[in-house]
Amino acid sequence: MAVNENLRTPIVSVMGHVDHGKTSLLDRIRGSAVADGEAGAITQHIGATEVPIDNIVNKCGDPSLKDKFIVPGLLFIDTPGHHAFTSLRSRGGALADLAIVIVDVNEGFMPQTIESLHILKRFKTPFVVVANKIDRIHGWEANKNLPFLATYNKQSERVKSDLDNKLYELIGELYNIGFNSERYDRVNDFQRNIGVIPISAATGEGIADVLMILLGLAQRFLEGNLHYDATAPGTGTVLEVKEEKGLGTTLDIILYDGTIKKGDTIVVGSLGDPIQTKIRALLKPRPLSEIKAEEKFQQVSEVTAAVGVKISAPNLEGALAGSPVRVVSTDTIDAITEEIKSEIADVQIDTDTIGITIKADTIGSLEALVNELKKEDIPIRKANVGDVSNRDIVEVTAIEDPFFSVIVGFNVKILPDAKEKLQSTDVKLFLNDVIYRLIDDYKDWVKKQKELAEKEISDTITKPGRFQIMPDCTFRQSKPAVVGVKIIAGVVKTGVDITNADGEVVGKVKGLQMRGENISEAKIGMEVAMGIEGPTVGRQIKEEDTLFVNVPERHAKKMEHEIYDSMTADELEALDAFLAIKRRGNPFWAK
Ligand SMILES: Nc1nc2c(ncn2[C@@H]2O[C@H](COP(=O)(O)OP(=O)(O)OP(=O)(O)O)[C@@H](O)[C@H]2O)c(=O)[nH]1
Repeated sequence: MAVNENLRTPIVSVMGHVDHGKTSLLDRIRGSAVADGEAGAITQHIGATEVPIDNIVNKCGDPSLKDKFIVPGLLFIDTPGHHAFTSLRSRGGALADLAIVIVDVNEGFMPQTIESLHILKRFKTPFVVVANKIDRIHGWEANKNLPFLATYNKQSERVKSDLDNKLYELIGELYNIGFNSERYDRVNDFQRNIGVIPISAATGEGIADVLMILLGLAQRFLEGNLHYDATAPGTGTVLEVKEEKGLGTTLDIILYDGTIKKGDTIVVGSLGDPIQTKIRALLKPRPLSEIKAEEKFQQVSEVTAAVGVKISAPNLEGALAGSPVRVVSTDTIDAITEEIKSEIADVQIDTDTIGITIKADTIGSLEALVNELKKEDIPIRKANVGDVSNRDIVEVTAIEDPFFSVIVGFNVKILPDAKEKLQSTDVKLFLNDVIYRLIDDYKDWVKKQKELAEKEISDTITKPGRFQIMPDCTFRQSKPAVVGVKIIAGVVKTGVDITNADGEVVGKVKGLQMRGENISEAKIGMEVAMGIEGPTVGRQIKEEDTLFVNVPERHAKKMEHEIYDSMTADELEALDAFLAIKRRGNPFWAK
């Protein structure tokens, strides 16, 4: 076997928590490749680094390996810190063919990394977990650039078991997220088990293993996805929309199929109609050896997938990160423009008539956010890509329902004028770069607002109460009647009307006293003296009678429909008993 000319380079993304070592790993992959000298030198792309197969084979020190591999190398997307990698899309699903999830072996998975794992699962992207910073394990003897097992076998038993324990913790965490995993050298079937590769980006230990396992995954699981047609019109995904000095707005794209040439007409998605424009220049980084040159970039006349390249063209303002970019001809321009339009609209239009407003940095991340919100049954009125703008605030201000006068932004910032505007409105803004934190924050806020609203209602309505006149406790017969009562459920306040067990109003509570002190309300369990305006004891009311607070129908409805969840068990019991009495005569009372 040898490299198959019909297969393109697999695209690999690296994801992980801040400071767990993404940059160091990529530097190590790049740096050691450079140090390997001429054979298969790495190529720097825009937003990506290509490591050719020769280079990887050299690193592993076994030239015979070369015949085993049929992919031309690996293309690492290397703009770390760009959280959206996980959600970048291509026609077939995820843009990245493979992923490395890096985790600090001493710290374990962080929320954002767990979110990345969920997205990888959804897209069925093959990946490895790289357990970084093994050199930090107490007593670790570093062996620069050795493969993992070679360096592991040189460690003391205590260090080995320390590492094994840490790996088991990671494996346990992965299990909880729904992945079976094992240390990579113990995995027999990479389709069923995720390989965990211990490495040190600082010392280079285990790096060769990472490259080999990725190649293995590519060979085994991706062959079908990697077939491409070099003569086809180029198709890619926008990584970033960037202002460049002297060039204006440019697109950094990953081209994953076909060829793209200077002068080609392309279509790219935007918030409005897709942009149709003509490529003024295709740009790649200058090689390191020409670092003294004035310009950062050099022009190329064409590139073929898979490649990272910068496109300079007119009218690119408003292009969307994450959007498709496609080369078109006069025959295909209309159809492809429509396709791109509907691809973007799919994400944006699938919204409800009422709901919250959401923003995200790319189409893919917007889609991920929409998915998670739908799972929680949170309605979305409007979803689009970009920072929170003044216009967003103005639109949301017009929404009357305070629970939906809300903007939730994932991986975006608020523009300065919008920030100013926000201060003078009741619009609630949530920003975060972890989706589930955003959702939790929104849910917590809604809960708190509901509690406040319920409290407001409950302070203004007549709550239910059931009480009994105690025997031998008539202090005054009438005008007002004064009797000793025990509150059985709920609450009785001064001023409320009271009814008998037939629902007939028998009087009004004039005053309440406990141990000689006036009180304004009596709750369950309390025994108090009650002055009742209206009845005479022995006629309308008698000792041992059960009486009720006369809850107005409107209040009863509010309790049943709006604040039921916030009422106590005994209040509910009193309400139910009162409703039962009222509904004896009228089944629709307070319905
Ligand atoms: N001891 C040790 N330190 C490491 C290793 N890998 C990374 N570091 C250190 O950890 C810190 C963070 O590493 P980075 O590579 O910048 O982490 P990152 O994930 O790219 O961080 P962001 O770019 O901020 O997301 C740096 O100080 C590195 O020197 C390792 O294997 N061993």
